[in-house]
Amino acid sequence: ISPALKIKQSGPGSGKGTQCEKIVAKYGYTHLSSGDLLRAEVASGSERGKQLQAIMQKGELVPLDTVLDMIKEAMIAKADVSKGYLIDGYPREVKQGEEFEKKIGAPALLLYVDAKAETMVKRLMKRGETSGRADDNEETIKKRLDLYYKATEPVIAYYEKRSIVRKINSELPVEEVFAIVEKAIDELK
Ligand SMILES: Nc1ncnc2c1ncn2[C@@H]1O[C@H](COP(=O)(O)OP(=O)(O)O)[C@@H](O)[C@H]1O
Ligand SMILES: Nc1ncnc2c1ncn2[C@H]1C[C@H](O)[C@@H](COP(=O)(O)OP(=O)(O)O)O1
Ligand SMILES: [Mg+2]
Repeated sequence: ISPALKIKQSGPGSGKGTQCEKIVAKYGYTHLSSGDLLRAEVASGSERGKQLQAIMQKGELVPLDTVLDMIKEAMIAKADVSKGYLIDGYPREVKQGEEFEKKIGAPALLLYVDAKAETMVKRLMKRGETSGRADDNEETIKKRLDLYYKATEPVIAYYEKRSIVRKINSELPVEEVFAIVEKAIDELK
């Protein structure tokens, strides 16, 4: 499997999904969102999906092996046609990063899509008006943010040692954020 491009799990509502969509449109990478993969499992109505739904509704992390297996399967399924992978929402804790390296490989770039907590809450509350997501409500958003600062932010320091982190100011309008993203990706080439 070729090296994965990663997009930092830079906090819920920071704009990862929005930027990933634009990256796919321009660069054609295979976008794999751990949240989307999990929500697809929930939508399937399987027993496992029901357990996942309960965890996600509480704003907690699902078991590491479940997520990593899903990502790996999805990567393998696209291995023949993929121009590279854009992984969104993973790793959410340092342990997930370590396991990814062991089972899949080392990422080439980590895009750290950064927004203030206040901005993330505002965007998620707005998204919640239409998303239908069980975790886009005030109580769960608060838990997701707490968990983000506790478990996910340390992931950045872990990758900074290898100089693959590019911090992207996601307070700006979508197009301006994307201009910074493009620069970070083009520097790789
Ligand atoms: N740069 C931006 N400026 C304003 N709103 C944004 C920006 N980026 C994303 N949003 C909005 O914020 C919400 C969360 O974005 P999303 O991409 O779903 O974030 P994430 O995948 O990180 O949770 C969406 O409703 C999106 O339209
Ligand atoms: N790598 C991961 N490890 C554990 N749980 C994960 C995970 N990625 C997603 N989840 C679960 C817990 C999250 O609160 C939920 C939604 O994830 P998401 O769609 O990536 O959220 P967002 O894009 O708003 O940051 O799915
Ligand atoms: Mg998302």
